[in-house]
This record gives sequence, C-alpha cells and structure tokens, in this order.
Amino acid sequence: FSWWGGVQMGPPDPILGVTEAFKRDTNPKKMNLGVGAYRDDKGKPFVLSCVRKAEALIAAKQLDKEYLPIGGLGDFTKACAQLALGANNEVLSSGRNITVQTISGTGSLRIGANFLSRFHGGSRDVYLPKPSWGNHTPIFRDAGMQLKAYRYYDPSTCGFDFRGALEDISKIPEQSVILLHACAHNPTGVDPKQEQWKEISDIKRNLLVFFDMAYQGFASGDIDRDAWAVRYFIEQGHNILLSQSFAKNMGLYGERVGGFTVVCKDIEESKRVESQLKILIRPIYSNPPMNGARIATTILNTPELRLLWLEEVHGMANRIIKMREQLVAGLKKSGSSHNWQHVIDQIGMFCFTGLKPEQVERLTKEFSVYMTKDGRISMAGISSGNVGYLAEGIHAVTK
Ligand SMILES: Cc1ncc(COP(=O)(O)O)c(CN[C@@](C)(CC(=O)O)C(=O)O)c1O
Repeated sequence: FSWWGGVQMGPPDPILGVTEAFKRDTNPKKMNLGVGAYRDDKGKPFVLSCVRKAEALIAAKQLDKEYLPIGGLGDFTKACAQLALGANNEVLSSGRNITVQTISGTGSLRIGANFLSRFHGGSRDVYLPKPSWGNHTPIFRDAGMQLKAYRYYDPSTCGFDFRGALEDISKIPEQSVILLHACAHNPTGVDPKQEQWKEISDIKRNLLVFFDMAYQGFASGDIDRDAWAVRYFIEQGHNILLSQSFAKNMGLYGERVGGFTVVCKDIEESKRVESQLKILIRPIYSNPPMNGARIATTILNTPELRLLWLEEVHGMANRIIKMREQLVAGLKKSGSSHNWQHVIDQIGMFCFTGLKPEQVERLTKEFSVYMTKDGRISMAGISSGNVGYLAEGIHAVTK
C-alpha cells in the first residue's frame, strides 16, 4: 500500500540543482558558476586559516556537548550583533535589540518570516527587490506571508533602477514589510550608493525594514563599509529586522552559523520579543548547533584571530574583484564588442551577466559552464586558470 502516491516529483532547486548537474558532467573543462560558494585560485573550497586556528583552540578546551539555550550561544549572539551594528551602537548599550543564533542565514530569514507571520500587525505583504535571491520567495511564502516586489535591477544598464525603486517603494502600503539586501545584492551584484540608501531611508512610508546581510565583509572587503546601510537605517530611527550569515564571510557554509536580530523600541519590548522568539524556535529545532557558533565567536573575540579574519575576508573580496577585471579583459581579447563594464561595477559574490536563458543554455551545453538560468555567475568559481576559457565561451554565445 502506498501512502505517498499523490507526491509529485518536484523540480531541482534553481541554485543548488546546478551543482548536481555540474557533478554529472564529465568534461574536464567544466566550470561550476552556480552556487555562491567561494573557491580559491585553484578552484578549491577555502577554509580560512582563522577558522582552523579557532578549531584548534576550541578542541584544546575539551568543552562539553550540552544543549545551547534556545536563543543560542550567548557570546555568539553578542559578537554577532556587535559585528553588524558596531560595538558601541546605542541599540546595544540600551539593550533594545534581541539577537538569537539561527541555522545560518536561511534559518534566520525563516525565523524572521515565522515571527512576522505570527506577530506583525501590519499587512502580510513582504516586498522583495526584483529580482531577489530565489529562496526568499519560498521562505516567506511557506511562513504564510504574501510576496510582492519593487523595481530594483535595470536590465538596460545592468545596474540599479534607482528611480524605479524610489517610485515603487514610495507606493508600498504603510506597515508592509520591505526586504533590503544590505550589500552584495544576490543575484545582480548591484548595490545602491550611500547617497541612494539615504533617499531610500528618507521615504516617508512607515515600512518594516528587514535587512538581509549575508555577505558582510565579503562585498567590499571591509566589514564596516558593508554594514553601512544597516547602521544608517537604525540611526535614522528604523527599528529593523536583520538576518546575518557567516556562511560566506567566514566560509562556514556547512556549519550553518547565522543570527536574527529584532531592533525594538526599548529593552522592555526586547524582552517580550525574546520570550516569543524562544516559544517560536523551541518546537522547530529546540536549540541551535554549537560547533560553528563556537568557531565564529572565537574568531570574533580573539584579537589576533579577528585581525587574521579581516585580512582573509579582504583577500577573498579582492580575488573576486581581480576575476571581474580578468574576465572583462578576456572578453575584449576574445573580440567581444559588447559593453561589459557592469561585470566590473557589480560587487560581491555574483555577476549578473545579462545573458539570456538560451545563451546560458548554450554555454552549458557547448562549454560545460554551469550557472543559474537568470544569467547569474558566481565569480568565486572563476580562477586565473579558467577565466580565458569562460571569456571565449561567453563571447561565442553573445557575438
Ligand atoms: C542573499 C542571501 N541571503 C541568505 C542566504 C543564505 O545563506 P545560508 O543559509 O547558507 O547562510 C544566501 C545564500 N545564497 C547562496 C550563496 C547559497 C544558496 O542559494 O543557498 C546562493 O548561491 O545564492 C543569500 O545569497
């Protein structure tokens, strides 16, 4: 007897499914530009040495394996909030934030979405940038929120549609939720300039701002610069929600290290919110995994490891910027007459190439270059060894 005859075969994930297809390809020149996971110039996954050192320090302590509190490792949530807001942010000194450890950025967004669904008195509408990270939609939808969108990317310039964004955001019904990528917008790599962030913050609409900061430090190489929008909005009086991930900037992908912060009116409110976050988390996963949180906390709180981390995250950002320049140089060398300036101007893990789905299809079929259908490439998958091959392929499908 089958219980599950009605279960349909679902489609592969638009992002993680690319890696599955890549693994099946036997072409030695194949390139995986799908998932946004950093690789070094040899194309190998990169474990930061500050992580290795932190692991050794932790192992030496022979710590126990007791449950963490529902809200996670206290030292982690403190260090996580300080990293995002800056150590002497008034939000922290007045205790009006509540930060809980989550199962990486996805877990943070989902806890946030579930919290909104249960407690937000305003509309159920969550406005995402057009386009946004693919997983944002199912995260909020499965939590019972409605998805809407505001103009963000301008295909004609491969840049930011600032006017369109301002117009749309100015019309969002009051008390709706708006999701903003703090830096390194996924999938476009297009970020507002600081002047443009100021105008967005000034829009006279009472919106609940949910910042997704999954790449702090990874975009510009500078953790304070990458958190500028988050800190500016708070300074301007927005009591935001914030999701953080240490997957990319500390290379802790599979350790699933993240944080969710609610900036409240005052400490009394933060205590009430904290109590409800714990009630919400307890029946989902009860309490979060300790290993990754211990690594991140050790790095953030050990001065020489924190310094080493800042150097390493700066190094990762720099390698990606170099690959942007080499890819454009390679495209010119291959004889492409298109304007590829956006490849250099975009920032963070991704480049929104502007390739059409059929061009992406050809690049995969004829060159074994794997990327998401929307033309997004993970710059980290490019190395000085394969950038020339990629340039030839892109030129061949775009000439
Ligand atoms: C904007 C944004 N928010 C949150 C996350 C969540 O990451 P985490 O749960 O691993 O902390 C990602 C990861 N996006 C990746 C890098 C990986 C993925 O799709 O899961 C991407 O390839 O887009 C992201 O790009």
